Amino acid sequence: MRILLTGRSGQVGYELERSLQGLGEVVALDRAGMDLSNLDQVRETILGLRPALIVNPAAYTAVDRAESEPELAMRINGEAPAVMAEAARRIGAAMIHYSTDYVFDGSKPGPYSEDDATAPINVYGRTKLAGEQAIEASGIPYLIFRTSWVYGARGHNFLLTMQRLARERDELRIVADQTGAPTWCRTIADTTAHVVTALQCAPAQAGLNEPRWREKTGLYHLAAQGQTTWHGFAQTIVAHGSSIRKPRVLPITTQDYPLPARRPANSVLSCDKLIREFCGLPAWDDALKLCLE
Ligand SMILES: NC(=O)C1=CN([C@@H]2O[C@H](COP(=O)(O)OP(=O)(O)OC[C@H]3O[C@@H](n4cnc5c(N)ncnc54)[C@H](OP(=O)(O)O)[C@@H]3O)[C@@H](O)[C@H]2O)C=CC1
Ligand SMILES: Cc1cn([C@H]2C[C@H](O)[C@@H](COP(=O)(O)OP(=O)(O)O[C@H]3O[C@@H](C)C(=O)[C@@H](O)[C@H]3O)O2)c(=O)[nH]c1=O
Ligand SMILES: [Mg+2]
Repeated sequence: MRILLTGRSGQVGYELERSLQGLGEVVALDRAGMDLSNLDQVRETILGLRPALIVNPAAYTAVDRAESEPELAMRINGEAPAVMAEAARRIGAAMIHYSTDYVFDGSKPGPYSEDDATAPINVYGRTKLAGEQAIEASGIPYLIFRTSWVYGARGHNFLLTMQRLARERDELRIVADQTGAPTWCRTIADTTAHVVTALQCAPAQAGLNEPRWREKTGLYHLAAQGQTTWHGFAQTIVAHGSSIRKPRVLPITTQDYPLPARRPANSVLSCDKLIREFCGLPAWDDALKLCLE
């Protein structure tokens, strides 16, 4: 089966291009191959390639910049997934899409499950929620994986930012009142491949195993297990660093670190549904150790 992968230069897309090998003929595109802000190009590319499965990790992920570019963020995160789902419906394709813990307002005291009410508190979260809702409304077979705090060895992420700041500064000041689960982009890609295998290989199919996809269609939380704060995440990164001079990592409050976009205080995702239906997930600090090694 042909798999169309978007965002091949992003954190998750880069890993997916590798993890999906062998599950089908992977056609991996970057922004130059398909620009998600050009909705006609998105539609025509999909109708031309006729994939059995569209995997879409491409997104507008600059949380603070989105506050001043809400229309562009909505086109890429809300409207492009809607166009993808509509094109998928016309050619009988399924879709795997990624979303975020930032669809929640963060006021819940415990982990969020898939049926908890969404209430985004920033532009990025609102645009990602619009993408989810468009796919859900389209009637195609789909999987939406909501994940959180994605990091990896390349790209733009909190891990690489902390490693850079640790080399430059004697002291890091990091918010300690936002709780979540840092998730390695490789965990997301490998889990996606496990799920595709589980859906396709019972029995093995040349095309999309549509009845199985329809049976499992829906929203799944997919994040590393356990929880920490950005401060706890930073402390662990610095503690594993090889440098002799380690900066102090001071806990601060959200108020001490003003940014254009608000962030949820709690964005821990309960992944029980995915674990029950498909496979286990690693603890956040075990995955981080492997990534750092
Ligand atoms: N990063 C995180 O912390 C989290 C991410 N997510 C979600 O997970 C998914 C994967 O995120 P992640 O891999 O971290 O994101 P990255 O920011 O690492 O990558 C985003 C990708 O999208 C591409 N892209 C952006 N705009 C366009 C466009 N107009 N046309 C085509 N491609 C475009 C980028 O291309 P280019 O390299 O050219 O810019 C890049 O390849 C996204 O849906 C995101 O919302 C969910 C929770 C946390
Ligand atoms: C650099 C830095 C950040 N911070 C804080 C700001 C913020 O509250 C927190 C994380 O900052 P970032 O800008 O890396 O995080 P942010 O861009 O909010 O990360 C989010 O990205 C999107 C795409 C998602 O979907 C989310 O799951 C989440 O990963 O750390 C400090 O306290 N001190 C610092 O020196
Ligand atoms: Mg950021």
